[in-house]
Amino acid sequence: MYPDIKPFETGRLNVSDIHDLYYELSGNKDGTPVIFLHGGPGGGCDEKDRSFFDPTKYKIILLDQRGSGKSLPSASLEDNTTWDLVKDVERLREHLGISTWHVFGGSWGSTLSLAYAQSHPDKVKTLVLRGIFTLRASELRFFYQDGASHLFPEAWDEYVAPIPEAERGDMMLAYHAQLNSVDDQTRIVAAKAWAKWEMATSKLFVDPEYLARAEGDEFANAFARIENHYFINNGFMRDGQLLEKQEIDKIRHIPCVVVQGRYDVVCPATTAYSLKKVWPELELHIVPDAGHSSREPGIAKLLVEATNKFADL
Ligand SMILES: CNCC(=O)c1nnc(C(C)(C)C)o1
Repeated sequence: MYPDIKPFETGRLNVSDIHDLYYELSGNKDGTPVIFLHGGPGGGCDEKDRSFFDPTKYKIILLDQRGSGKSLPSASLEDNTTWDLVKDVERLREHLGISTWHVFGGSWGSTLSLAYAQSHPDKVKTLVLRGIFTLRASELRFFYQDGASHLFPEAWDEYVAPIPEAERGDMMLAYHAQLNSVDDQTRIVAAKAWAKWEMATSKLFVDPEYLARAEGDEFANAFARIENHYFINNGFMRDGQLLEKQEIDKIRHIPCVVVQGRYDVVCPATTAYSLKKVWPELELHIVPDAGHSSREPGIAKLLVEATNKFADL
């Protein structure tokens, strides 16, 4: 990955009666523009997200989605849907005076990248996607109800701990009640347990630094509340919508690289493979020794190779 850099410009974009979004620009002021779409939803951008791009070639645009990161109000679920975020990405593009741009997203960021590209195919120059996530019921069930739990039993025990036994038959629904409780303590305990489940399972080798992110009140609250809100609502999409032939045919002409960890238990490889089957032109790399995180060495290397390849398109 490229060395750490700082933004040359930051800004805020008012996109609704309540939502005020933070964005930043870094790299080359006259470079080819790329929009980075973070995961979660609710995860917010990290300064190291700038390092996937050659700063001499790209104008790197990081956006904190509604309720995420530095965008305000933090953790707000009001007017917060996939299609609101798609509109926000377009608002930002127009605000910045950009005609077309590269789009980069991992996990939920890959979901939003696909939803945005299928809504505005003429605005997308290329797509670099990681850890494909399309919010199908099967994907959500595997990670939040019965699947990843078999591979990380210790972390699973911590994840179910806040939920009464009688409610464990529908973990997402049970967490929805606690994440939206009137009691602050109930909310933050649930948020940290939800976030820790994901941080504990995102890398092939559990990373204590990554785990520590789940202990941050503001991050955990936004990440857990917004993720759960989207998942309870199936991403505000038809099941499998992003993989439908009619939707994929809108974007098959766009150069696309997908990087997927073989041992990604958060967004298992089956979804990336399903995407490849409906979109044979895309370039799919399955990294044999990686989990979910974009920071896994094998994943980061291929992501940078992809952005280097696309920089001159
Ligand atoms: C099910 N959510 C997966 C996702 O989008 C995601 N996983 N980790 C992240 C952060 C890196 C933003 C914490 O996002």
